[in-house]
Amino acid sequence: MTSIGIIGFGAIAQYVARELERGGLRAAVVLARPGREDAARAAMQIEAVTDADALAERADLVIDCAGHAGLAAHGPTLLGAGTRLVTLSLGALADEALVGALEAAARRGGGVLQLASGAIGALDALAAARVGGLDVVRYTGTKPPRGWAGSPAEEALDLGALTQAEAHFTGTARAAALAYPKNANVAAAVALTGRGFDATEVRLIADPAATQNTHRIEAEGAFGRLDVTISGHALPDNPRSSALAAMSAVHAARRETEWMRL
Ligand SMILES: NC(=O)C1=CN([C@@H]2O[C@H](COP(=O)(O)OP(=O)(O)OC[C@H]3O[C@@H](n4cnc5c(N)ncnc54)[C@H](OP(=O)(O)O)[C@@H]3O)[C@@H](O)[C@H]2O)C=CC1
Ligand SMILES: O=C([O-])CC(=O)C(=O)O
Repeated sequence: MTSIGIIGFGAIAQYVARELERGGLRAAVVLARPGREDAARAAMQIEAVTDADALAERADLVIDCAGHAGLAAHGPTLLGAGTRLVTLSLGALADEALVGALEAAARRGGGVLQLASGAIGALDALAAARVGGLDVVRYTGTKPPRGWAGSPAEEALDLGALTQAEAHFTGTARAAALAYPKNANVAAAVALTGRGFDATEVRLIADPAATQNTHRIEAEGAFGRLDVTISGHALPDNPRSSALAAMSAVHAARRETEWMRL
């Protein structure tokens, strides 16, 4: 039986642990930052460790729910130990040095980095369209102002006083992913699937009338035109994160354990 570990114990990690259990799988161990073991144990009701070597000893499938810092800190050790690692921290891959370290560790140790689709969909169509050539890929992310708390949107806009939708970022997916580690992983997913970090156009919008997190991909190329929008509910425990992102991590983990995969 696959032994599962989780990095982080926040809103997504707790959802993932609950849903795995409902589906007959169980996370056995959580990796927390040093000093946070008791909080992690209390939140997840499982064994807590604070270093990736200990996690790799106990788990052969790990789900990273700890954001960019979690993947950067623990990804190379886990991949170097041969672990299958599912991550939601796709924006961290805008850092080429980190990609180099992850790739070297995976090739050395035999680990595999599985990118969860996160809060967006239609990546299969975008990946197929890439084969024929893509001319334009644009991603627009819109959230209520509270969904941008703790991000550079707070410097660009007075989030509490907005009366209409306002863009607080326009630029490449690389710049978005690096500046918004908690909010632009979808931009990174679109970039990695389609035209890459530097050719993917991104707009991030705070909308006081929005009640959901909306993710739109527009793409044009030899295949034709794609325009997909997902309006996702936020997780109750974190308005920044969409429930679909947590669901996608569960799906990716379950997929790793099944004999027939979609
Ligand atoms: N791909 C996608 O579509 C999406 C991706 N995400 C990514 O998922 C991340 C988690 O989201 P969410 O659960 O809502 O966030 P939370 O803030 O609720 O939880 C983050 C958790 O990660 C832990 N953590 C942070 N750094 C480390 C580290 N170095 N080692 C171990 N644990 C660490 C935190 O612990 P502590 O409390 O001790 O800091 C906390 O338990 C987001 O930051 C974002 O990057 C989110 C939404 C969508
Ligand atoms: O959960 C979401 O809506 C998207 C998100 O935060 C991200 O792209 O990092």
